[in-house]
Amino acid sequence: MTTRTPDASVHVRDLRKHYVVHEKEPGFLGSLRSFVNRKSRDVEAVRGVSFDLQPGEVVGFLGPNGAGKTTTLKMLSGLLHPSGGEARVAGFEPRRREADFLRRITLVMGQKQQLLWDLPALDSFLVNQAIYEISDAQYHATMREFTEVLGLAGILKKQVRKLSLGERMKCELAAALLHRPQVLFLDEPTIGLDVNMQESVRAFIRDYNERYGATVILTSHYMADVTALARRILVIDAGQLVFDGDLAHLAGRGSGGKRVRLQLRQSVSEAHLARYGSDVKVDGLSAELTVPRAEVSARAARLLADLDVADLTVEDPPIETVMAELFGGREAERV
Ligand SMILES: Nc1ncnc2c1ncn2[C@@H]1O[C@H](COP(=O)(O)OP(=O)(O)OP(=O)(O)O)[C@@H](O)[C@H]1O
Repeated sequence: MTTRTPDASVHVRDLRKHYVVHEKEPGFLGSLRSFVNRKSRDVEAVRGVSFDLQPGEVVGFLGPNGAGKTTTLKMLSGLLHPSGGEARVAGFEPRRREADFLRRITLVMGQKQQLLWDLPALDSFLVNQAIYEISDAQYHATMREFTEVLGLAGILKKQVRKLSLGERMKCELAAALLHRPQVLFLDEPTIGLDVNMQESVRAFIRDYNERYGATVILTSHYMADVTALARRILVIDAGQLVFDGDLAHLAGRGSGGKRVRLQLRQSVSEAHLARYGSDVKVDGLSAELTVPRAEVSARAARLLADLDVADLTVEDPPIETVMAELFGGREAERV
């Protein structure tokens, strides 16, 4: 049963963050020079971002390297003070880091760990139980649920440093969600995990969202995470929001056309199919090619007339391709 929370909303208005970066020339002389003549420059990491999330929404937060995703999530969880603008998360101002706010949110960073390295994960869970003042009844109920959904049995009593990356990440997630937060900031929660582990982390996030009606902002460079979990996508580039809308709409934004898949009755060479479109791939009697968006019907009609086609389907290009187009190819595989 889903427990809807009264306010798991997120409101962001014109949020900004600039960092002052001190520059130092290399070497000993460089250190001395920068000691007497310190040079610095401003990095505008987030430049006026605004959006609203309804309670229970799961949103994919995408953008190339250095776009400002982590900086935004850190501001929303109160780890960084904004240079300008406003944020309200679950009814609180994040920068104040009030105890009631911290009880309602969590920030999971796939690259960082909160579990105590030399102790079993169970010990870290007990520390979190004390920090968040979780009652014994809720602790045991949540542990039962997480153990089942994440398959934690058998790994909770092992020293964290002896766990595999995937096992550790499952424990990290369990520790971060033990207090049943209502707003989840998940920054690359599946990074480095194999496909099966990614799938079980995804299933866990989906289950948690459905069970508790939690709001989730997710960054990932595995598009499968985003397409499996989020319907709404925010795209940030160079600190500014460049897209806020439906995943399906984003998929349709690519200028590169649609992907036509063919099931043939007679084999055809790639060279021959190249007359009908670009980026042709042939594998036995299966083939696919990209055709210009405006000419899909005409090209499909020609393919059906000219070739012995058993089946023809038209799809939007993979989201990775759209991202590569949106960002001009730079860091496309990371988004
Ligand atoms: N502590 C810091 N001091 C100075 N500059 C920083 C700091 N943290 C981030 N930046 C800069 O701010 C910009 C945004 O960085 P941020 O980490 O938010 O991007 P990101 O979208 O999360 O990137 P990635 O996908 O690589 O994690 C980058 O130019 C980065 O170099």
